[in-house]
Amino acid sequence: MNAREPAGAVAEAAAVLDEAARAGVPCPPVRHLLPEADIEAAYAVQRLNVERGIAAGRRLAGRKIGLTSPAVQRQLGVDQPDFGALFADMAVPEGQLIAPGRLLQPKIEAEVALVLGADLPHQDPTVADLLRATAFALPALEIVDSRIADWDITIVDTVADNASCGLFVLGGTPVPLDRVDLRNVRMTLTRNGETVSRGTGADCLGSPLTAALWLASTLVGLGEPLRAGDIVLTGALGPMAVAAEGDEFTAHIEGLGTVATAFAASATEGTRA
Ligand SMILES: C=C/C=C(\O)C(=O)O
Repeated sequence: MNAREPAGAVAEAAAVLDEAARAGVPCPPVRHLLPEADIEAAYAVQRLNVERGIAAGRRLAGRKIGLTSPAVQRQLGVDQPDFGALFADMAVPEGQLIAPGRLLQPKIEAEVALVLGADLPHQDPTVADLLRATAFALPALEIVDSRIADWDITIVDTVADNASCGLFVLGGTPVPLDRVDLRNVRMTLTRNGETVSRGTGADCLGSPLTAALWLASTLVGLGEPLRAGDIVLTGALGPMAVAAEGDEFTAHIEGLGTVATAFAASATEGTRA
């Protein structure tokens, strides 16, 4: 454990991550700045940078859940989910290229997004509460990114680093939850036409609904419940795939449809012809 008082260590870790994001230069792991394996301290770091974003005028649009798939948990050597904040400026519309310099070390995951039509203030929300509160589901791509060099992360690093969230892309056709069995959906993700990831709804903590319930209940415990209008990225359905300049990705999730994105081959971001 670090000799500094925890509040100082939290502020220092938050400043290091914020500077890495601003400068576009990855930083060393922040776990060495925090008490060992202290996930609460890591969430305190995340909160400081979320508050910094809100103070700078960014709009909170929802939350992401991470580390839900056994494949991703194995990739990162962890055994529990986590969450991070989604800001509106992290949403990339379909058809808009992602400029190369916008992210540091992007990887991509296919997920189910839920968009809430009502608040979820219950301490122990049930599936019925969640189904009633969800306006619709969408297929989604989360482009994860790490401000920490070479993705050298533990759970403490990724939690502190806003659950390694980068950008996200939502499909454009909303599907009500009485039309799709989220536990049994099958997902395929292609990169430049080749399959790079597969999974099912059950691979996301048993079901994307189970993951969303974990988040809803965790946030109620923190006094920041999910609200009507929030987007919830429920977590990867399969392993994440590395993304590079010029790559095009399409995810198909049975019952939800398709969502696609592409990384520009040059330093220009724009709309595809
Ligand atoms: C490091 C990020 C992991 C996720 O976003 C995920 O598992 O969904």
